[in-house]
Amino acid sequence: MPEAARSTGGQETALAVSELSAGYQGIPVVRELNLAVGHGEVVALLGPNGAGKTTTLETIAGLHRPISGTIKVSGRDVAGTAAHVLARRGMALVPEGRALFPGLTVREHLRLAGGRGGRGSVGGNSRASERELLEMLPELAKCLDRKAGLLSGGEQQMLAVGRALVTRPSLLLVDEMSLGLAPVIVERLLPILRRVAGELGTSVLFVEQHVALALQIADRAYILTHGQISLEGPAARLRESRELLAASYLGETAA
Ligand SMILES: Nc1ncnc2c1ncn2[C@@H]1O[C@H](COP(=O)(O)OP(=O)(O)OP(=O)(O)O)[C@@H](O)[C@H]1O
Repeated sequence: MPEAARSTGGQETALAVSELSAGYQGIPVVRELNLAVGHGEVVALLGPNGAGKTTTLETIAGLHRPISGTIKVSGRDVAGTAAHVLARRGMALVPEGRALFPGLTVREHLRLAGGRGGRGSVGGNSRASERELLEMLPELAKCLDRKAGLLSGGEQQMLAVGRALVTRPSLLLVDEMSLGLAPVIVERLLPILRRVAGELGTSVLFVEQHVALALQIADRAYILTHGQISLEGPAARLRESRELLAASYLGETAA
């Protein structure tokens, strides 16, 4: 078992990435990455611009074929499996930039997402009802009939998360939820990921630039620098180790 999988307590992990190298046209951007997310765990993937966080997330989500290494979801090797197949097996990605349709309403986005397969279609669990979802994201309930293009940035991000949750994914990957949003909005948004894990039992891996906030809501975190993990550990410990954290961003510490 890789170090990363052991760090979640040795139980079967929701996501176990081992020795993953990934990049573009055969040239690695991230190298020999080991990381894991336990069931119902919230894990942050942090690091400076260009470190390879999006590449990692998109490779796990099946958007890029890994150069080498394994990606196991609940024990099953899925490396190289197409994104739409992974979505049917319970993986959801909230991409950087949100990928919403400006001319469709909030309700239309949620209904469209409900038409896709999800954990409900393969694992016997029912889809999250719209009501349950809106209880978790009350600000969306207020603008169900508004077009996505007319929503504020924070509301758009909430819709992107809500859309991903419609099919009750077992593993939620979130790429930079806070992109372009004021810190005060981010403070309201990020804790949603904690609630998603606590109330739906979803395992969460999220990329974030707001390090302090991310460490407040995560159970554990990895710092990715120049395509390699430079630091990892419980979020509580990393919160206390500001110097170590700063050094890891500069690539000055070993994993
Ligand atoms: N489609 C692509 N083709 C070639 N290189 C790419 C492609 N997408 C990203 N890269 C390169 O891969 C490296 C890592 O990019 P990536 O977006 O994964 O980093 P990141 O850590 O998410 O950065 P940021 O925080 O700025 O979003 C960068 O050098 C980037 O230029």
